[in-house]
Amino acid sequence: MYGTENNRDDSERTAFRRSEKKYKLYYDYNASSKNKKKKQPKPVDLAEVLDFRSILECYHQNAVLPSGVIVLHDKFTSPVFALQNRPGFYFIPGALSIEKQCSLIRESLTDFPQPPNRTNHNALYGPIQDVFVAAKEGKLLVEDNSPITSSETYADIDHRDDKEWKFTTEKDMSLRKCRTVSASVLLRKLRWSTLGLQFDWSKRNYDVSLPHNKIPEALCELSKQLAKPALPGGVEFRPDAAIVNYFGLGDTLGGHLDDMEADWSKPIVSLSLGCKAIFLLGGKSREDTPLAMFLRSGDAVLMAGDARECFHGVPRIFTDKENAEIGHLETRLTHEDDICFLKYIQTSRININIRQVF
Ligand SMILES: O=C(O)CCC(=O)C(=O)O
Ligand SMILES: [Fe+2]
Repeated sequence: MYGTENNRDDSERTAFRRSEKKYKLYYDYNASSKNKKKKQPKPVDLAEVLDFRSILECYHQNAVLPSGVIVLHDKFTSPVFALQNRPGFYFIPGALSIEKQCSLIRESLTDFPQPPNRTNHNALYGPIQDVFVAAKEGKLLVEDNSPITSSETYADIDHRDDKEWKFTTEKDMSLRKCRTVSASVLLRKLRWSTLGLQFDWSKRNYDVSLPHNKIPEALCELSKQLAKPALPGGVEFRPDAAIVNYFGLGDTLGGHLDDMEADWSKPIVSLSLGCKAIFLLGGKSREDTPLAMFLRSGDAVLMAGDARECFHGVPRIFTDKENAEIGHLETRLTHEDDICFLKYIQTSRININIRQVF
């Protein structure tokens, strides 16, 4: 699924790699007045990035759409766009209301990473509860009864599912020499959580023996509704797993295929929340030059049929005010209970992709 090419040195080996490199965040180091090096993002040429928001505007004004872009259903509340040369790929700009975006952001940070759902932190710390609340309260995760030995480093520790880690306040543990990590660091390093059937990244497959909850009902219903344009009439989408990806500045998702599901005629329903990103949709070979497009908060993408065999990835997210395009979230997440969610999402992107596994 998320395998990358073997030779990591050769970043220009394929057309897909070249596009990733074109859009990825790099820094220029300029000497500032005090002669200290100051880093600034390298400018990137966005002229070739497909923008479905302006395509939607064209459509509403009855203007001509860019060549190769077609409208599929205009009976849906949001028009659905498809691409002539990428059958099975659908883009629904602004598919989610602002309210829905806010509630999915809250859930992605509170409920979705809760056990038995697994996250990237399981391997090191075992199941941990309430990371978001602990970060808000400035807590530390501490390993019970396990003082650091002088010769041990974090690199020595691999699988920690058997160890007991608990959140505590800094005061509680001032007298003990324990391994600790702050909850805010854990939150910043949260990269994925899995809902419903749990995906096992080491075996690259779903592990049906792992304890799991069903996908939350509201997310299930939402994905069934959104999946419709990608399915023949009367065929139902049965979501049973989802992967939530969390991106901070500089985080990327390398080119990959999602090929561990049994029936590729069923779509992957992929929702974008928070900062704007660039999505690359390649072809069936990494040698095919990918198409770049913006993904904004509230957009939905469907990949079914042939498009399931197309390499895709996210080489860039934009967290600066001008490019993030999250003004609508900033005006909605103003209640004091929402400030922490706003702070997180101002520098992050969340993607929820929902799948039918069998
Ligand atoms: O973040 C995205 O928009 C794409 C995510 C994706 O392709 C995946 O998780 O398989
Ligand atoms: Fe994917």
